[in-house]
Amino acid sequence: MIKLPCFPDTASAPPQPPFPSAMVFDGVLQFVHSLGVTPSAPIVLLALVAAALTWSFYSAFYNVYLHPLARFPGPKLAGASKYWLFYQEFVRGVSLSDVRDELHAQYGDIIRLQPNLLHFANPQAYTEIYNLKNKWDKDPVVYGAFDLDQSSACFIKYADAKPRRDVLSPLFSRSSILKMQGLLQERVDVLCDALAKQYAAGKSSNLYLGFRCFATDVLMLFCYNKSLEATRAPDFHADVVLASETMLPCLSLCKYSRIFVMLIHHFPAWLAKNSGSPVLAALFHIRELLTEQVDAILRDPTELTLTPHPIIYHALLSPEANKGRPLPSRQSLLDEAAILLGAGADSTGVTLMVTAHYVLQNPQVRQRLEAELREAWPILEETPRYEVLEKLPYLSAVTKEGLRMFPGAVAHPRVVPREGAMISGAFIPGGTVVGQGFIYVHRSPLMYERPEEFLPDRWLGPNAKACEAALSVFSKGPRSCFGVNLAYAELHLGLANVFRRFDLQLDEARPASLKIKEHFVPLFSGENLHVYCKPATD
Ligand code: HEM
Repeated sequence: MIKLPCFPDTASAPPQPPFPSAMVFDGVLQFVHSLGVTPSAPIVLLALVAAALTWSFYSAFYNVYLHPLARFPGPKLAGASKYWLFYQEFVRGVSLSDVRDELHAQYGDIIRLQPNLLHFANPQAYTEIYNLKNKWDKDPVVYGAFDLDQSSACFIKYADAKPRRDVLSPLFSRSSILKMQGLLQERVDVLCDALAKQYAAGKSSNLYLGFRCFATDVLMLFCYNKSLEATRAPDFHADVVLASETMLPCLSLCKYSRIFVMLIHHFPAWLAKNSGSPVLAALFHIRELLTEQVDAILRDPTELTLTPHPIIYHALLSPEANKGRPLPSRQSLLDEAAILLGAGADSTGVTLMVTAHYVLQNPQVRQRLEAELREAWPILEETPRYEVLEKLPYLSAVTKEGLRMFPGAVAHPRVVPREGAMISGAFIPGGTVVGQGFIYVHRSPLMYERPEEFLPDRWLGPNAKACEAALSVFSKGPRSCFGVNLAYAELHLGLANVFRRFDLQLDEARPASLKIKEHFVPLFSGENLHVYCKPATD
């Protein structure tokens, strides 16, 4: 039996009808033979086109009327072909997050976004999909877009991801972060120096780029002990950070066809370097940097004794940490290196910017935050340790509220197991790809009062526990984020330093927009957050 391509390979997809295009192809050729004509190239081509068209119509018809998900609401064209969503994203240029919102408003709680993909609006669905019990596969199509199949985030099966998570998690534990806080503080200092210099030059600072540069530098040093010095780039225009503006839409494109995966991920390095594009060159520079490091360590493992702190390869190549399992292959090390940078840099940078944006929009919040910081940190030169900052109630409340307001949010897709599952009150057949963006939890009035407002107090009042339980920004269950401690440390240190060491003033001439285009992390269109950062004097 041949599967239609809309079904994931790893799942137990619902039964499929026989694939008819081969029959059409044979039929056209037999007909030509019966006329006594020898098939020529144009006739073979015609047969191929006829077969492809028949297949497309047949598959669309099957998907709309006969598919086990045919009963779920949504535009007929979305149910017919995965390319309807491609059309929305790449031809109409609409953010996937807006497409989902519009369809939920029109069709209700459950929508069919692609022939085999459902999305849910009811926030209850989130814990029904993402919970500790559900060790569901990730969707091979979406995660395959990264072409990093042997990495923690892209292993499709939980059984493959678990050993990798076990090996890496200690590096990202709270105690490990506490030991590495000197590195984080040093990078915050570089960020603050850059902000002060830009102010001295009479310029406002682009905090969107600034925070992303900071988070990128932290990640590179923390995971690989490699420095890109993005934060020192003029006006934070670091090619490596700007590269994600180019790379993220390309990754989204890869969800739609393996051909894009081949073209984008196997783009020749020599062409990239000679393309004249600094952004492309930067991407290849990072790839080379990480590859050279892995090769050097594999050639001579004593290289690892030279780093000032443990990096990911200490754990990944440790026989004890791997508990007797075979050590990761070279390819797996390279995949892991790439995914950690992808997972940990922009997500943290975006959260810092979004939080700063909301604080600056809310004078009372800002006043309380600054007052708390001033009290806990009275002498500017004596920077408190993370252990002190993380205990500040209002700073922590602001941090969590900033995480809750994280925009967009990919509906990290999972494959329902063979036996099917109940989600949002409906039976979902095995093999269906399901997902829910955490924004449907965070912005639901069922979960948070006045959800559209930035209210740090909700984390301090009687409902704080419920708010905490509903916070899903790091996902839930066995594939939730294991970089969470590092993220929290960067958020606390970043916000505390910027709001304590500067007297911030929004650049009124450049009002920021939080309008996003959703990719794996949101890309902001419109004006970025620009702020005059006047150094505080006491
Ligand atoms: C505010 C910052 C962050 C946010 C909002 C965030 C969010 C998330 C979310 C929602 C997931 C689940 C993705 C999925 O289901 O496929 C995830 C997974 C992951 N995150 Fe984070 N993350 C952040 C920071 C970090 C950092 C600093 C790292 C460190 C490198 C990191 C590493 C990872 C990894 C490796 C996974 C994959 C886990 C797995 O699939 O088993 N993240 N993150």
